[in-house]
Amino acid sequence: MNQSHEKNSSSDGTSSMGSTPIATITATPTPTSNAVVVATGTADGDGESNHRHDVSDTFYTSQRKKGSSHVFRVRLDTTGFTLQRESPTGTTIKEQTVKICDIVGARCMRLKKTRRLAMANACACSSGNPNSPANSATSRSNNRNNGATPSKCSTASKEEYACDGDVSAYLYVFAYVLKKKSLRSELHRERTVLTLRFRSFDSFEDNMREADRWYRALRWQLHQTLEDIFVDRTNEERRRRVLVLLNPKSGSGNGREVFNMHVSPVLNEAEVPYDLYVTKHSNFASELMSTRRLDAWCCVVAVGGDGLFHEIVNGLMQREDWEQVLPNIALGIIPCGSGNGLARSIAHGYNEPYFSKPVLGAALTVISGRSSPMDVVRVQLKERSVYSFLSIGWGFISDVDIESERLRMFGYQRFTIWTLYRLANLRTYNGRVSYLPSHQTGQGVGGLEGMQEPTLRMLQSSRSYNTTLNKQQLLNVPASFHHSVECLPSEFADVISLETSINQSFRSRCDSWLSGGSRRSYYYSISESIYHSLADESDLAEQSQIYAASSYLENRPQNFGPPSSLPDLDQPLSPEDGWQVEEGEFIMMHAVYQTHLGIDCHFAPKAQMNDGTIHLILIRGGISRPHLLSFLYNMSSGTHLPEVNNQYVKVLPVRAFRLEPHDNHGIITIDGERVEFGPLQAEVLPGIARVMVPK
Ligand SMILES: Nc1ncnc2c1ncn2[C@@H]1O[C@H](COP(=O)(O)OP(=O)(O)OP(=O)(O)O)[C@@H](O)[C@H]1O
Repeated sequence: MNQSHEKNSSSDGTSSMGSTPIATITATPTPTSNAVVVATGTADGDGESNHRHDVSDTFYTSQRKKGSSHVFRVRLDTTGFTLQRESPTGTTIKEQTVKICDIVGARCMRLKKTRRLAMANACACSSGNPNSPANSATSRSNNRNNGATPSKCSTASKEEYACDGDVSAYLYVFAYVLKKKSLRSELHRERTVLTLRFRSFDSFEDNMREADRWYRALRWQLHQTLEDIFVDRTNEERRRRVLVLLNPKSGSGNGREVFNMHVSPVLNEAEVPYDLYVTKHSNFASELMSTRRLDAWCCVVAVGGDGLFHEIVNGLMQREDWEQVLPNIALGIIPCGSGNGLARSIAHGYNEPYFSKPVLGAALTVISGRSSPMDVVRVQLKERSVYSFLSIGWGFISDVDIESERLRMFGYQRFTIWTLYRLANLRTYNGRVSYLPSHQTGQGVGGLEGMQEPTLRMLQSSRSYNTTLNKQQLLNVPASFHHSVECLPSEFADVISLETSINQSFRSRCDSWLSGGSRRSYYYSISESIYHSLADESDLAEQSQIYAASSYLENRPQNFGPPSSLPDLDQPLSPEDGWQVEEGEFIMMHAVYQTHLGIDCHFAPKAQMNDGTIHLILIRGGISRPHLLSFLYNMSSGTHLPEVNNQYVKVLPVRAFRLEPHDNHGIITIDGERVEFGPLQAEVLPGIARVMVPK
């Protein structure tokens, strides 16, 4: 192989096994097989404008057993990668597809043996995106050497890449495909790496150019699946940055490890640039959301529980420009808390498997580039207002939620243990619940743009509550953050090692396909430095953080949002306006607007993220313990609610309600967080936020 050869295409775009060899792709087909696929072919990106980004080629497989081989037609288009196995007569025997919706990204690289070199020069195949992991690796390495930051990468010279004479280029395609371990088991997502080896040219640069062509075609296809807000308008090939907020105290306190091991690798594979902040104290996230410029980010991801997400929503609603920000920033969650109601509800709503790998599913949701409008409920308390995305509770469930905090070390099991305890020591509460039944018309249409005209007009003005905020104080928060895009090339080594079975003698200069189906996922943690949060900058900064946090609480920030359509909390409600009342002794009231309150609590099966409805569930005093136990037991399957309301259990779809407890003590929670006890009223604001959803 002394000279480069031009690609040899037949005029109809097909290829012939006997023609002059062209490029080489080598692969072991998807995980079930160890076959090696080697094929001759012509890349025939056809000229039609509709399909100008499609690429295809003919390949052959060479089985590990000597002598047997198969011809494949491989195509990349809007549906993904399609592999058609052809018989010697040209008829299709078998077809496999790796769907575009399951593919997260790809990388071009060189062989394992030059891993270190390849790391430093991984940009050889990159698109020039300075945020891409490949480029950041290069950039770091260059910075170390000469302090210069390359603005663009180019294919490196052959000398730089000298590698035992192998001039192949590889394209690794990362996909997470739905699989079942057995007929009875649940679907789950499994990481699959398709490895394409390009070796038909006798120079690495030419092979890499070919690999890069497929890489770019794939990126183009992937970008077609993204909603506008996720794409950098100044460069259609780039994704916008993600802001990640991580609560190290959520759940059992392993958020950092979870992010490092399971989220960061997926973001890197998808070439999604992100900035990570680790929260230092309660209200850190809401301060950050309410005071920072957010236009650099397309979305905010909470790595934590529902409490952290609650802070993010409320921080956004403390911004004067909430109306501009909300439609342009999608919110996501990686479940690391103890309840995780929102993450479970999102997965449920989109039939995405949850239980086997909840964090992986959520990470894939974050990179999906899709979002949906989500209802937010404004809750008016005596002294302030709060925004809520999950639930408002009074009585039994709130008692369990808060009182079981002392059992935090048991993780999700704390709820079960305390439920049994509270059942044995049952409490009742007196009060009045007034509500406005929900209209079904004009609801669930979604988003600000989808709202009815009168509502839209209301949203154009905003009303503020409470004290004046000393914004300057909050803006003093240091502005440093850490770009955490990292390259993890060593994980590819395992896949490349599958390449040893290539039958070199079959054809030394023809395209071949190697789908190195690998369930091996070696994730390497990224640098510790990314965990420096704002308060880590210096002791001084830490002190100023503490000061800022305490002054933040003293001067509780004002909220913005659409004007309320409800009377003030101390004003009477008139039946003439449609208000209905339930009064007396209650075991609990729980108002919910997501399907799940926790991973195992399918509380409002009929709820939808954007139905403009609060699902109000009341349990009256006098219910027998067995009846209550059965209600609580069936919550996990969502079969606890009666078809028709009975004297003890009532399910009321409402658009607003008011709770007036007659006792002077008890627990009230909003999104699982305890708030001051007393009267409150709530109204739904249909679809005013955007939440990230699976593809
Ligand atoms: N660094 C921190 N230290 C202490 N508390 C924090 C920190 N960051 C956030 N918090 C607070 O921790 C509370 C709980 O956090 P989070 O919701 O993430 O976890 P969780 O309570 O375990 O999960 P869930 O709400 O799903 O049950 C939130 O109210 C948040 O304000």
